[in-house]
Amino acid sequence: MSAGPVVRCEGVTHVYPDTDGTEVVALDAVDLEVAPGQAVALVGPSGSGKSTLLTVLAGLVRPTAGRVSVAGTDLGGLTERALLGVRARSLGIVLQTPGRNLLPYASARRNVTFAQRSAGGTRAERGREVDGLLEAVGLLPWAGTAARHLSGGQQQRLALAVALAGDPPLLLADEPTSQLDRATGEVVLELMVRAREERGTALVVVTHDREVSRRLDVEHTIHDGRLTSGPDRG
Ligand SMILES: Nc1ncnc2c1ncn2[C@@H]1O[C@H](COP(=O)(O)OP(=O)(O)OP(=O)(O)O)[C@@H](O)[C@H]1O
Repeated sequence: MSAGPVVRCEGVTHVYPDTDGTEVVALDAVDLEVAPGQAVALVGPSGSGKSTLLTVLAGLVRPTAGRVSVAGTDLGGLTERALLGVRARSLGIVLQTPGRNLLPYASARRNVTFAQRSAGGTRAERGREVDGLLEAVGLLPWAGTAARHLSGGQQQRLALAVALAGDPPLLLADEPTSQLDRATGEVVLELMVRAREERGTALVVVTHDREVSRRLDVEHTIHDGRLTSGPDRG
């Protein structure tokens, strides 16, 4: 990984065409830098552009204008295949629709095993790491259950275990606690914060939850696609 920022956005603008011929400016000249290991909260009213920014960082949406680089790679101009490579190497992603990142017919354990990136350690050690992640998100009792048979909240937690199994330098999470009760939300938040402390994973977390935001280093607010930054608490 490069020694520079793990995320750099310069003048990122995204305009969605609307069905009636008008346009929606979802992101308006956004500049953002995230340092390795930094934990960033993205907050703002509904429809302000938070999810759009996250999907742009994930390389799932190509911005209309501006530059985005992730882990030192400029995403502009990359082929879909090259973007897949960046996602596989550098990103853990937990979207609002967690099912999108899961293999629906595979068990929870298989989903996490499949996402393990490092080939280090013995098979038994790797198995213990998978079970440790499943336990951390409270899913060990469901290890053998197919992902499609898990509830929305369970799928959200499995998506986090899958995202962290690859030991990515950057975790992107869209409302990761929204479908969870307070106690389970706390477990998920703890897991993200621990990944950051123990593995140096940078976090970019879209959240409405003040408790989540309070635990991260810096809060950026988006209003009508424009980003403003709060003080760094890190
Ligand atoms: N695929 C799309 N096509 C057209 N407009 C879109 C699309 N996705 C989002 N938008 C519009 O772009 C703007 C930003 O949406 P976005 O989902 O990024 O906001 P958000 O801050 O994540 O909202 P929420 O908190 O409700 O999830 C909104 O006006 C939304 O209606």
